[in-house]
Parts: sequence; structure tokens; C-alpha cells
Amino acid sequence: MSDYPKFAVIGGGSWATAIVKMLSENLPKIAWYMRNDTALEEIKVNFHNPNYLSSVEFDVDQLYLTNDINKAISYADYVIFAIPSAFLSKEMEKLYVSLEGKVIISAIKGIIPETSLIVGEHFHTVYGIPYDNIAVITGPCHAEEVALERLSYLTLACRNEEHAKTVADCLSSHYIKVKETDDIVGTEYAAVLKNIYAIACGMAHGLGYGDNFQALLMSNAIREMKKFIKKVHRMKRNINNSAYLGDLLVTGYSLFSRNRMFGNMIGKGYTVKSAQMEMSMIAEGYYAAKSAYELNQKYGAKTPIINAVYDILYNGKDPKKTFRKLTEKLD
Ligand SMILES: NC(=O)c1ccc[n+]([C@@H]2O[C@H](COP(=O)([O-])OP(=O)(O)OC[C@H]3O[C@@H](n4cnc5c(N)ncnc54)[C@H](O)[C@@H]3O)[C@@H](O)[C@H]2O)c1
Ligand SMILES: O=P(O)(O)OC[C@H](O)CO
Repeated sequence: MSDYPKFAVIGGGSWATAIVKMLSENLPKIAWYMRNDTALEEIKVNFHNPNYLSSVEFDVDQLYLTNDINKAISYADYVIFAIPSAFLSKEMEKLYVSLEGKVIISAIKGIIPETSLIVGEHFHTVYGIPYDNIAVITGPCHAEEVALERLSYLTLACRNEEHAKTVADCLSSHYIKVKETDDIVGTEYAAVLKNIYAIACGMAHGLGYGDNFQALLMSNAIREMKKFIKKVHRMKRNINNSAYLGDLLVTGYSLFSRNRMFGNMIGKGYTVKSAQMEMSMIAEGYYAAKSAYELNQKYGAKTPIINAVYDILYNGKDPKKTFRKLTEKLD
């Protein structure tokens, strides 16, 4: 190993761009893989990702830019995945180098559709990565605010203290603070579920409900989240911590939220397809609503908000009528 930790970031979207920015505050070299050749060339020549967080300027001498995922992963001891969950399996099909001995860090807030597993479990089950070498980056943090260097707190979930410290140190800066936890499963599920609740908030807004109702919706959402996570993985956790409640609040309230934006369009009358086409970004909660709904058929937690979002997105149910029914179930 060299005298500094070797990181690779996988993905070319907003969150990958923000993570490269965070790492570049501390590391002399970062490998950065993205599929899009035009964007790669643009970063080399103009120092900005043209498609996401284009205000962020990179020092290209710090970047090992590649469109070959194998080269990026070969370079690194720590690999951060920051692509939407729906595309992870397809990207991994390109992989022929081994992941053995590497620390795999998920910055993805989603469930892998092919396996219905959260990302840490997916890496453990499908690629044989030991849990000691798995970490999760979560917490209330929008990429756009990282670009603006607004103070943000991340949570790093990892069972291995040494790995956790290395990753936390490399992400930390004057605008990023990193808290550590060993609740890999709970924080991952919280990150998945809050996206569905943010879609519900957006839908409510689009339908004309106001701040009073949104506050009630959030209050019900955190209780629903607690019940769901408790069924899936029982351990002592404080649901009010920022990785759970904090992330729910920022995603539900922030105008930067992709999930809220998507829900808002549905509430205003867009079809699912047209809302997706209108957005240049991915709302993870769309995929999560299906996975969480289906998973919950096994766990049986009481989840009226998830069920309502699922019905609207996947069963073609009318948002107005579905929300009217939902209001009867909330308190
Ligand atoms: N943006 C944030 O603020 C933020 C914060 C925390 C976590 N996350 C999580 O990070 C992950 C990535 O989200 P994002 O916000 O960077 O997404 P984004 O919407 O900004 O970018 C979309 C990404 O998906 C890629 N993509 C689109 N179609 C693809 C395909 N067919 N195959 C492979 N890749 C494809 C694009 O190249 C791009 O990298 C998500 O799980 C999200 O929940 C995002
Ligand atoms: O923009 P969203 O809705 O994908 O949310 C981004 C982050 O997860 C907020 O913490």
C-alpha cells in the first residue's frame, strides 16, 4: 500500500461528483470511473463534470480518470460505489478484476432489484465480500450542498474500526463531518425508506397539501420507518439520529431532492413515465417503493405510506384518491 489510501469512485452522477470533491480535499490521487466518454474528456479539458454539479472545479492532476471500471478498481484499496441501485448489477458485469481484500463502500441509497438486497448485503452475498470490508456512506447530505461547501454531516457505517477511521478521515474537511456507526443494516434501510417517504412528501405538495400536512406525514413516516427496520434488523438504535430522522427530513423538505421532485410531478398529474423522462436525474425511491413493498409482504410491518406510494407508482392508482384514503390512516 502507498503512503496514502488509494480510493476509486464508481459513477459519474451528482453523488459520485460530490464524493470525488470531498476526497480531493485530502488525497493527492483518486481514480474516477464513469461510462460517459464525453464527460470524461470534458473534465480533462475544462475541469468540470459537464452534466452534474458543473460548478465544481477539479484539479485534474489529482484524478485518474477512466472509462474502464477494471482499471479504477485495480488502482484502489477502497472502492466507493455511487451509481443508482438499478444499474449496479449491469455495471458489475463489466468487472473481471478481483475485489478480494478491497474495502467496498456503498454510497448508494437503494435496494438491488435483481436480488432484493440492500447494497452491503448484496456485495456480501453475491461477491463474497466479508462484512469487515464493507462500509456504507449515508446521512442527510445533498450533493448540491457539497458543491456549495455547506456544512454537512455524513454517517459512515462499518464494523471494522480501522477501515471506518480511514474512510472518515479521507471524506472529512471544513464542510464535511463524519460520524461512525456499526448499524450497517439499519442505516441502509433508513436510506432506502426515506426516499419513498420523500416521494410521498412531493406527491402531497403536488396535490396541494400544505406544510401542516407535510409535518404530520413526516411524523408518521419516522414511526413507520422505525417499525419496518425493527422487523428487518432488531438492534438498539436511536431512530432520531441523523442517519435516520435527519436523512428523512432533508429529503422530504429539500428542494434539491430528486425523490421529492419526482413525487411532486406525480402529484401534479404527470404519469410515472413522463415524470421520469422530465428529470435528468434518478429518483431511487421509485425502485425502492417496489422492493420495500414486496419485502414487507414477508415482514408484515404496518406501512400505509409505502403502500400508498406503491399503489400510485405501480398499480396506476389515482394519487388524489389514494392520498385521501391515506389521510384516514395517519395520526
Ligand atoms: N445526489 C445526492 O445528493 C445523493 C446523496 C446521497 C446518496 N445518493 C445516492 O447516490 C446514488 C447515485 O445517485 P446520483 O444522485 O448520483 O444520481 P444522478 O441522478 O445524479 O445521476 C445518475 C447516474 O446514473 C447513471 N446512469 C443513468 N443511466 C444509467 C444506466 N442505464 N446504466 C448505468 N448508469 C446509468 C448516470 O451516468 C449517472 O452516473 C443513488 O443511490 C442515490 O440515492 C445521492
Ligand atoms: O436527492 P435525493 O432525493 O436522491 O436524496 C439525496 C440524499 O439521499 C439526501 O440525503
